[in-house]
This record gives sequence, C-alpha cells and structure tokens, in this order.
Amino acid sequence: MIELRHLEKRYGDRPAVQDLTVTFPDGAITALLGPSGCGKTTTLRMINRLIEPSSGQVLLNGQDTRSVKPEVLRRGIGYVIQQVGLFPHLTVAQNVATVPDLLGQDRARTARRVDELLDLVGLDPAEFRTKRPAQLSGGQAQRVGVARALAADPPVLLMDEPFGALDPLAREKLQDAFRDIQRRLHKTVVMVTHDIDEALRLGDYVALMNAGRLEQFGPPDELIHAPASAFVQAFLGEDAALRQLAGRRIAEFARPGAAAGLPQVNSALDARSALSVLLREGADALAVRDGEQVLGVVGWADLRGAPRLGLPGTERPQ
Ligand SMILES: Nc1ncnc2c1ncn2[C@@H]1O[C@H](COP(=O)(O)OP(=O)(O)OP(=O)(O)O)[C@@H](O)[C@H]1O
Repeated sequence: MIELRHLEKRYGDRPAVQDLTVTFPDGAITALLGPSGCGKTTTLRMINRLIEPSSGQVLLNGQDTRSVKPEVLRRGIGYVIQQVGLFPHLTVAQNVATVPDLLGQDRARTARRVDELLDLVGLDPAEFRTKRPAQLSGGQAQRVGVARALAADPPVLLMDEPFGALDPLAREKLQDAFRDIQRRLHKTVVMVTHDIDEALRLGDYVALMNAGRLEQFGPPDELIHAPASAFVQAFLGEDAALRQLAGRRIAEFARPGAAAGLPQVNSALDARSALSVLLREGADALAVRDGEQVLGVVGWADLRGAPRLGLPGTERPQ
C-alpha cells in the first residue's frame, strides 16, 4: 500500500503538487490521470524518491520512505518509462537481467527468470534473448522494458506513460498483455497517463489530478457516474461510459442467469460492441459464450454499473 500524505512539491514558490493525500491500494492498478503539467510525473517520482518532496510523507506499507536509503527503496520498486531506456550495447537478456545481476543473484536462476519474463510479456525467448535494442520495434522494446522492471520481482511498479510512444494498435496490444500479466502477478501499480481511455481500460482505480491537486480518486465507474466536480465530468467527457465499455471484455460483466433463447456473444467481445448487439437484437439480455460453454448473462443494467468480475480470470482486486 502506498500512502501519500499532504504531499507537496514546490519549484521556487510555484507548486507542482499540492496537499496530495491519497492511498494507492495493494495488488491494483491505479491510473494517475490528468492534463499536461498537472503534476502526475512529479507525484510518481516522489514515490521512488527520484524527486524529493518539499513537504508531506510517502508511506510504503506503513514505512516512511525517508527512512529508507533511495537505492534500497528502489530495489522494491520497478520503474517503467516511455523511452524505455534500454542499454543499447547489451542484449535483450542482459537488459532484463540488469537488476538481478546488480543484486548478485545466481546466474542460472536469472537466465531462467529472463526467459520466463520474456515469455510473460509475449516475446519468444529463443528469438529475442540475443537481440540488441536497435533490432526491436517500439512495442517490442517496451515489452522488454516491462520485463526488466519485473525482473527483481518488485511488489510495486511505477509506470510513466509506458505505452505512450506506441502507435494505437501496438498500444492496445501491449495494454491487453499488461492487463493479463497483472491478473497473474497482482503488483501494486501506479501508472501515469494523460490518455483517458488507457486509464479507464487499465485502471482498477483512477486518481484524477488538476493543477497539482487531486480532483477525485476511485474506480473508473465512480468517476464516470459520480463525478466529484465539474472538472472531472468535463475531463472525462460525455461519452466516457461508452469508452469505458469499449475497453472491457463482455465476460467481465456477466452474471449467472437463464441464457435460453437469448442472443449469444463471444466472451472476448468488447462490452461496447456487445451493447450494439443488445440494441440491434432488441433483446433484454445477452448470453455470454466461451466456445460451447455459456458463462453467464448480461443485461442493460449490468452494463451501466461496474464490471461484476464474477467469472474466473476476471477478478478485480479488493
Ligand atoms: N525541475 C522542475 N523545475 C521547475 N518546474 C518543474 C520541474 N519539473 C516540473 N515542473 C513543473 O511542475 C509542474 C508539474 O509537472 P509534471 O511533469 O509533474 O506534470 P505532468 O502532469 O506529468 O505533465 P505531462 O503530462 O505533460 O508530463 C509543471 O508545471 C512543470 O512545468
């Protein structure tokens, strides 16, 4: 758990972050969202002490981070940035192994771990292990960056616009891959983004900032359906609810129910397309199917609320 208490950063007498009090829950992705210059990156970097706060506290599992040496602190905190920062003269495997090597971990174990991680981020180890960063596409390099940040198995992962430099298709693929990774690893993730769709798609929680201050913290549907201010409402936009649906699989909304006679949709379909099917068919509900098996049903009301996540593989952390 990462607790920020009255956190402030001033440059001269200009505040970049002001009186920020918020808790980022364990095992969940919190998207730090807001317009350019609102203090997102400054906030993120105060967590791993790349930037020292002017005042206030950062508590990591209850411990004030000021009482921990920055280099020790950072061993427990993975960090992924937009321009990956891979070492050009090292191979992919050596890049991923940077931190385990620094920590003097057993070589054979590290080599196995590198392969596991490459696999996890969707890169075939046999093909990519020996490549150099210059031989990778932007998306592949970003995957290596994520693998590297996970190499020391840190409980906390800070990500600053991790998918920002990618074209939309590559970004979406990597977002999906990251969501799948997180389902298995349950890291405590804080991810800076100015992309509303990305925040709604990946965030279990969204912390929306404006001019150095927190406007609202909560699950995406809370910000959408109960905006705390006119700013939140305006920032997310009128079609935020629809856009959130576009980033979610319909399986996440399914609940047990009688499926006989209902139009059927595939569980991998995005929820917005499923809504179109509901409209087109003039039905009250849909049956969500995975192959031959019916997973559950989804009605109008289900799509208005938060994903139910009652089905295996779609849990959201508490
Ligand atoms: N080293 C610095 N010296 C002076 N001002 C700074 C410094 N770093 C950041 N700022 C200012 O602090 C404010 C917050 O910057 P920050 O980078 O945290 O914003 P951001 O929300 O991450 O923006 P973006 O989305 O554009 O990256 C901005 O007004 C910025 O100009």
